[in-house]
Amino acid sequence: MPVRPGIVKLCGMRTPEDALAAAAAGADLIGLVFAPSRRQVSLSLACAIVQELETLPARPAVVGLFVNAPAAEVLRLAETVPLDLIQLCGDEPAAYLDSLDRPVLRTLRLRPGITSREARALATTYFERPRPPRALVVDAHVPGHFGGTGTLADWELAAELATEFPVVLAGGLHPGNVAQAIARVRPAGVDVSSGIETQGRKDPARIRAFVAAARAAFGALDEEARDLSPEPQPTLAWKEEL
Ligand SMILES: O=C(O)c1ccccc1NCC(=O)[C@H](O)[C@H](O)COP(=O)(O)O
Repeated sequence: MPVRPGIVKLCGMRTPEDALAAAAAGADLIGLVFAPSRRQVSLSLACAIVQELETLPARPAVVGLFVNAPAAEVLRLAETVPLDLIQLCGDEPAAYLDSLDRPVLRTLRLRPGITSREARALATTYFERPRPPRALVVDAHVPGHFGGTGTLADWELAAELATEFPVVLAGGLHPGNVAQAIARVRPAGVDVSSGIETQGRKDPARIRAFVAAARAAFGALDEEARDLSPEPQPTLAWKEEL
């Protein structure tokens, strides 16, 4: 069976029903927030969500999101829930990655005024580690927040980073702009939270619309890439490793 191009991560699941809707829509990854947020889940709720997903013949991988938590706590939660991947969304230094035993997504919130050179240098610090992240989640920078703000990231800068690193584009995406974002940034994946909500709750219709729009746009990129080169694309290899 051909591997579908592009990663689609749906974040901030708070109920088993949210997660089942994400799985039914065909999400590759779902995110559970363990940091202070209106989307924060307890350990018991996270376990209940994963147990529900385990009843499916095939399920999305589960990502736990953390902000400046002690590594021992992250590892304990990752083992107990269990989590397939860990997303670091805070100010964790690059060396923090070395202490984790599962695949990591590293969030990069692009502060206003950061130059392309600075952003690339910062990204490089993570990829020089013995255990580099699977991808950078490139997100908007909103002071006092670590994610889930519904604010657009800098697509120009994200596009530059995506030529060098595996980038999952996040920040202010929704069913109406995700195709344009994919065409412009050409990321390895996309990530959404606010844009699949209605009145603060995950909305199954928006979830379906987002995944369908993202799949169509990644499909178009894949066609284009296949026309240019018959070789498998690096983003697909990365996806197969998840
Ligand atoms: O979503 C949250 O509430 C959150 C809280 C604390 C740290 C990270 C958080 N989310 C990180 C994500 O990966 C979101 O999916 C990403 O920021 C995109 O969010 P949005 O702009 O709302 O689509």
